[in-house]
Amino acid sequence: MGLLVDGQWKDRWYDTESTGGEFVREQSQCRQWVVGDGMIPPNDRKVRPAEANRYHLYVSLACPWAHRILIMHRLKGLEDLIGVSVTSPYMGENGWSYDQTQGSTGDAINGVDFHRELYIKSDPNYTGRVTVPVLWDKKAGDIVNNESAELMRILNDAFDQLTGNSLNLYPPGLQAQIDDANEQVYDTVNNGVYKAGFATEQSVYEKHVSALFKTLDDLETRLDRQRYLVGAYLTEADIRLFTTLIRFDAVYHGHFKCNIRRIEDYPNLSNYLRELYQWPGIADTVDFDHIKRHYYQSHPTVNPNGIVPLGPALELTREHDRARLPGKGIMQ
Ligand SMILES: N[C@@H](CCC(=O)N[C@@H](CS)C(=O)NCC(=O)O)C(=O)O
Repeated sequence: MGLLVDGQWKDRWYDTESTGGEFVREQSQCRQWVVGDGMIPPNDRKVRPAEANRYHLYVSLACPWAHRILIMHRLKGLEDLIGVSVTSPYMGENGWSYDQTQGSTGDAINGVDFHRELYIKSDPNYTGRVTVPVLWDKKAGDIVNNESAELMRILNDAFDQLTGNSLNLYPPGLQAQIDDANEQVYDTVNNGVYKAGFATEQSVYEKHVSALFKTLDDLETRLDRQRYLVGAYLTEADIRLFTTLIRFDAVYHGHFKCNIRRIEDYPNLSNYLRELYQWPGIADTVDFDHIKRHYYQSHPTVNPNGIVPLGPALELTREHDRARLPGKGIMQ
């Protein structure tokens, strides 16, 4: 794994020495917006118009951040408007690749072999990490946005006039509650598993694992009285939690040593996880082969021999008990 410095690839692992053993996630740099007719972007972002077949998504099926976008793409019925290229699960010294012999779809749009080439095409002097997901503009030939939290919002409404799909995973009346849930879940769960797993000091690891399980314990209590994170409606907050929970017992519990409890040990979280997994369209976005191969093979500092464990045996199609709580689906 590595990063670009002035458009040059450097094969480098995360620097935790200068941060006292802490993994610090870099800010995403491409932050433009896509809008439908008459829509206003947040803040003063530069915008591009929503058009069928103008944009393309580059994702990894292993990555929880990219997985958010695949779920939005699916729930919002964007398959015919926005194409998708999938990287190989293995992220080695050249970073993400489009090697079709290694489980990638290949890149039919730009024909690149490595994901970093897209960043260089977009900005020949790019300096920073080369991450998925990426929303690519085929007309302009550059990256529109590479921040999954924002891409979720873009896909939530920008293309509604073209698809007629009015499902709203960030509805106005629930936004403050969704923002609160996101903040806690991002810091201690979504990013928390990485902060624990990539820590290189014992005390740093312990701090992040403790914070992670404190939040999971809180969520377990919350999900005892309400069906979804902010109440009776499924929102983006649930999708953001889901992509970490679905990887938890298979990867974060062992590989990242987040092993105080498994999700399976929490009655509410595990039933909630199964409900979301069984939500129409969602299971199709989950690929445990890519997930396990990516983490166990791509992090030599964590798992030097690259052995991918066979288990655990997960039974995600098992019945769930969430219908005991009122649920209204996704708001229109
Ligand atoms: N803030 C970004 C983070 C995305 C991210 O870190 N993706 C990981 C894959 S799970 C990646 O591509 N990492 C490559 C690297 O850090 O060099 C987002 O949410 O979109």
